[in-house]
Amino acid sequence: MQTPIPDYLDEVLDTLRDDDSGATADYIPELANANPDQFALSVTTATGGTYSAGDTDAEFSIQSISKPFAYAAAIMDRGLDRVLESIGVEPSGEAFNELSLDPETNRPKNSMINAGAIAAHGLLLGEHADPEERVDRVLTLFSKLAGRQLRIDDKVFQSELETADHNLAMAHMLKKYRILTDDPHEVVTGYTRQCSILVTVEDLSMMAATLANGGVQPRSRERILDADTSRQVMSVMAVAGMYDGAGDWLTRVGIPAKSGVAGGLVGVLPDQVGIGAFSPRLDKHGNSQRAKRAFERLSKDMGMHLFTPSNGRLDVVDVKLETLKETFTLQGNVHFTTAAELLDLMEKSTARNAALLDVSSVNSFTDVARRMALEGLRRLKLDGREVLLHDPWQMLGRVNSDDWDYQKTQ
Ligand SMILES: NC(=O)CC[C@H](N)C(=O)O
Repeated sequence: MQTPIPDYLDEVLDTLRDDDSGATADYIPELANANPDQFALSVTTATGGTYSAGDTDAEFSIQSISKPFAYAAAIMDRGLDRVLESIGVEPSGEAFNELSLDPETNRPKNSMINAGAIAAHGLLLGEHADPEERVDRVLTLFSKLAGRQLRIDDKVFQSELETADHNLAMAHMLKKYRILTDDPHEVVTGYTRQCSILVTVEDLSMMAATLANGGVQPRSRERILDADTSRQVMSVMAVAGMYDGAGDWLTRVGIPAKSGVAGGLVGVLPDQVGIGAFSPRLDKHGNSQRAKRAFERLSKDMGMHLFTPSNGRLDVVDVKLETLKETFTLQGNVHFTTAAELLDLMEKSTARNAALLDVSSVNSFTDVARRMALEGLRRLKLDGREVLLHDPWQMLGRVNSDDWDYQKTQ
C-alpha cells in the first residue's frame, strides 16, 4: 500500500490553487520575478517521516524564516542573558520592517522583526567577529538543520543589498544605541546573505521538526540546538512570528510560525511536526497568502492547534509479524504523528498474510488519526490482504462494513 498523507496534502493544495490574491514582494527586485503560481507543502514528523506535495523541488530564498534559526545561533554563541540585553521578546504588533525599539531600553522589541534580526546577526560568534564567519555560522547551522548542504543565491543577495537602505538606516540607529557594536554596513550585508539562503519546503519542514523535537534533528538524530534554546525560539515565534497578525494567527491557527517575503512559511508544533509551505504571492502583512491558508487547513483538519489539549502524549505504535498474521498495535492517545508512523509501517510491510490492527489499548484517537488508521486498513485490503480489526471499545467508531470491507475479530 501507499501512505495516503501525500494525497491529502495534494488535495489541500488543489483546493487553494484558485486563490491568486496578493502579489509577489517587489521591494527586492529579484523576488518580483518569481513564478507566482508555485505552491508546495511539506510536513515532517518528530520521528522523521516527511510527506510533501506540489512544487517540492522549488528553491526560494529563506528571507525572514532565517530569523528564528539565526536567533537560536546567537543564543548558543552568546548565552540567553546576553542576547536578552540586546533584543526583547515582546510582540511588536507592527510590520516586519518597523524599527520598534523598546522606549526604556532601546532594544528591538523582538528578534522576528528586521531590527531584532539584524541585532541577532551582529551578536553571532562574538564581538567584532569576522563578517564572513558569521555568514558561515548560519549557513552551516541551517544546513545541519535541513540535513543537506544549502547555498546562498547571489542574485537575490545583490538585488536586496542594492535596495537595503531601510535596513541600513535601522542598523545605524541600532549602532547609535549600542545594540550593534560592529559596522552597520557589514552586519546588514551579512544579514542579507543570511536571508538569501535557498531552501525548499522539505528543508523548512525538517528545520522546524528539529525545533519540534527540542533541537534533535529527526533524521540524523544529532542534537543541533539545545532544548532551552529551542523552547525560547518557539516561544518567540508564537509571540511575534506573524508580525502584526500574530494574535489572530495564534488564536485561530495555533501553530507558531514564521513567514518570509519570498513566500515561505514555517510552522512548528512541539513533539509533533514541523511544517513548510511556499507560494510567492503575499498578503498585506507580507505573509504568503496560499501558504497561510494551507496552514489554516492543516490546523483545522488535523487538530493541530497548540492549545488543543493532548491528554498526555502516550501514543505508541508497534508491529509484529507471526506465521498467521501481522499485528499492528496502537496504544494511548493517538495523534497524527503516531497514525503517520502506523501508515509508514503498513506501507513498508512486505507480508502477504492477514493484517490485524489492534486498538484495544487505545484511550482516544484525534479525528484525523482515526481516519488515517481506517484508511490504512482500507488500502491494505485493496492490496489484497485479509484485514482484521481488534477494537473491543469501538475506538474507531462504529465501523460500517458497507464502507469498510474488513473482518472484525472478537
Ligand atoms: N519579511 C521578510 O522576509 C524580510 C526579509 C528581508 N530580507 C528584509 O530584510 O527586508
